[in-house]
Amino acid sequence: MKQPYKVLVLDDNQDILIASRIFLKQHFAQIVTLHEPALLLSTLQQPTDGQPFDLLLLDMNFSRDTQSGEEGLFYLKQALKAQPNLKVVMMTAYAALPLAVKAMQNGAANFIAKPWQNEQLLQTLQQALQQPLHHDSRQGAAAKTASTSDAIPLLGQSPAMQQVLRTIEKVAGTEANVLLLGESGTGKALVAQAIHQASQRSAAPFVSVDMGSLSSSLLESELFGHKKGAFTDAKNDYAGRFVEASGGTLLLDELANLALPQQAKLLTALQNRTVVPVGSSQAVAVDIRLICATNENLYQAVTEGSFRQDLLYRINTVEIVLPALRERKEDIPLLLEWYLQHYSERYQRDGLHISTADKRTLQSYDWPGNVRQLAHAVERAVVLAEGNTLDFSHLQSSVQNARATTLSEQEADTEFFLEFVEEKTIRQALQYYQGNVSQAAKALGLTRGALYRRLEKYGL
Ligand SMILES: Nc1ncnc2c1ncn2[C@@H]1O[C@H](COP(=O)(O)OP(=O)(O)OP(=O)(O)O)[C@@H](O)[C@H]1O
Repeated sequence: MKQPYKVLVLDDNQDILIASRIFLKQHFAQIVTLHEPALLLSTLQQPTDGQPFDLLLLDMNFSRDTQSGEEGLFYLKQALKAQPNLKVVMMTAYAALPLAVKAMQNGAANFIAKPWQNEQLLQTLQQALQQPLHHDSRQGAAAKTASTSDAIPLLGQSPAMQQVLRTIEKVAGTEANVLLLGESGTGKALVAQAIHQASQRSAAPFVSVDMGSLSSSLLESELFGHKKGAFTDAKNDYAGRFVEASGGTLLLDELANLALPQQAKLLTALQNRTVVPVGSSQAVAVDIRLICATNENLYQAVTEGSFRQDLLYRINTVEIVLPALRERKEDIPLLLEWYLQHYSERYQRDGLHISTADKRTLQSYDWPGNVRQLAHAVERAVVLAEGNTLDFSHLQSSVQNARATTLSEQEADTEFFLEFVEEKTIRQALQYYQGNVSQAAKALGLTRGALYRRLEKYGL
């Protein structure tokens, strides 16, 4: 069955227009092709049937300016200004990856490299159509939730990530409980937000609770609320996170940390769809979509008796396993490029780039801390950059050292690597800010206290 979307394709190459029309009209209700970019605005603003377009497939390079992609960016901005809720997918050559990333930062929903496989094109467009709006420039979406304005898109072109994105699409429109599994830093929290944004509940709150950071005694009142006077510090009534998330989505992060007595209470709340605040006997009805996340093996925890099997079966209606970055190394160039531009903008550093040799090394590295580690490595390199080429030498030497080390356990390797990088980065930050701890802490994303603790740890 055709999907009820209206798609506009803009390219100055007639062959592309014909090929895309023939293929896409089998899948979408209406396809309009446009050869002349100067007509883009009027086509969007005055569609012949009065119905707005849902998606624009836009070439990045027109013949007058075949290399820079600037024309593509210009038309992208123009289209989004005219119609902020339009989904735009850019067409580009693979070599133009940095440009594609720039386009996404300017509000494009996705990009596809030419020449494409038809199935891949279809998936990219479908994914874009399902995607929540995520960029500042898209004013129409800005009001949806506070977090959408500077949200990080879920990047990944690898088959493993495409599979994850397809599952997100399928599950978002349902009320199914979702269990997110995967190593730390693989994007579980990001996926939870993407599911919320693409769901019917996106106008209601997305509430996240880090179960690992709360003591057992606090956890119950945090989740279910409390009545004034229920315990010494309960100075007022508190609704709790379940009630706060009512109508929306509740993410229970680091779920494996939940002790058995609290697991029983959580199960009761999920079964009854009610919570009983601490110090009250009155059950309060709640309407939430539950997403749980953990980097522990819950199945093993069940075997060991530290996690309830009945609770696991209640929360794992749909399971999504996030692949480790080392299992999808083909995504590393895209992630490096995106974070380079992201942090260049944040720290107002123009013209920075990563050398080809560094790109190769960074792509071959295993990234035990996954995308979070990669993002931090780029951020640090941007903050500390002296010339235009980012300096990853600290990473390179630690990669080599880590390889040469006799430590064979991955944990030992990770610890060694992270401490090495941390110490070196702190040294560089202090040097750069001439010993000013406040400025160095700010640049490193640490509080002054956290930086002082590390200075002590490394004897700096
Ligand atoms: N696919 C992705 N695209 C872009 N950025 C990503 C992606 N996955 C992760 N990140 C980045 O890595 C950071 C960590 O991601 P996130 O917090 O979602 O991981 P997590 O799996 O929930 O980690 P933890 O288990 O430690 O809580 C994010 O802030 C984001 O910057």
